[in-house]
Amino acid sequence: MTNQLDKTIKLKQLVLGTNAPQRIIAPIVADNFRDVLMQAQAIIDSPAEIVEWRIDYLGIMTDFNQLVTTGQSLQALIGNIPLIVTNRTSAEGGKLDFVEENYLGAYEQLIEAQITDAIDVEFSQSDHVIEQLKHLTNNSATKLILSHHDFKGTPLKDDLVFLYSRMAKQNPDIVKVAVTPNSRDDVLHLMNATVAADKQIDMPIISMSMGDLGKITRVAGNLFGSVATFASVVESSAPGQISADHLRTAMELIDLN
Ligand SMILES: O=C1C[C@@](O)(C(=O)O)C[C@@H](O)[C@@H]1O
Repeated sequence: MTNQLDKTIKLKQLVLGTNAPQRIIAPIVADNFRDVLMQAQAIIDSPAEIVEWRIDYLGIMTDFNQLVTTGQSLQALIGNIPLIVTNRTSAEGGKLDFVEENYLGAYEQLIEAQITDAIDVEFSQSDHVIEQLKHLTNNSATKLILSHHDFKGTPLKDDLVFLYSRMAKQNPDIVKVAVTPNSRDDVLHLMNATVAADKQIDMPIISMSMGDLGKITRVAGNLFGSVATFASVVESSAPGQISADHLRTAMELIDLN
């Protein structure tokens, strides 16, 4: 069994782990390159500690030059704040109509230009896509977050634990699971499964139950083994996201920070 104390990961100098404070991640959801830095500045001025750049909001990526130039300006602006780049497909609640060449190309360019500290790749992608991105991240300083999103429901606890273990077999740096609760029980399934999976798998977990019912999982992730939580600054990127200011206050109130 994994020693939980060793399960930390660093993005830049920031430690993520169940023994560190729950980290707050805020998304840039700009639909044009112009607004990316403006949104980043708002995140810098907020309690968020990590920036997620949702490049799927930009639409199909054909202008890799502008992507890289904007990414370089973004890194320069955020300095020590870690950056995660996410290209979320419509199949998992994002804006991107998947075209393999564009999906891989965007990540490849950003990794090669050393712009991002981590990329988020969906576990549902083909083995071939995951293998290629693993190869790229393994040969760079960029970390791999393997993610799964369910915008309809929540599997039962054992099925979720099994999902976590299958994801962990791909050996990513972080495993992330976001599900949709349709009942109070569903919220507990996510929490219980995360507690169990955290004892079994080798890497840190980020997990959340979305929507209003699941808000508690965004506030108290550290209690059940989730090392980070997503909060909105400019605009939310998923149902149930709390503003970073409110989240920070809530975390302080229950002394989880
Ligand atoms: O995977 C996630 C989690 C998320 O879907 C949420 O529920 O907060 C928000 C997304 O931006 C991020 O990529």
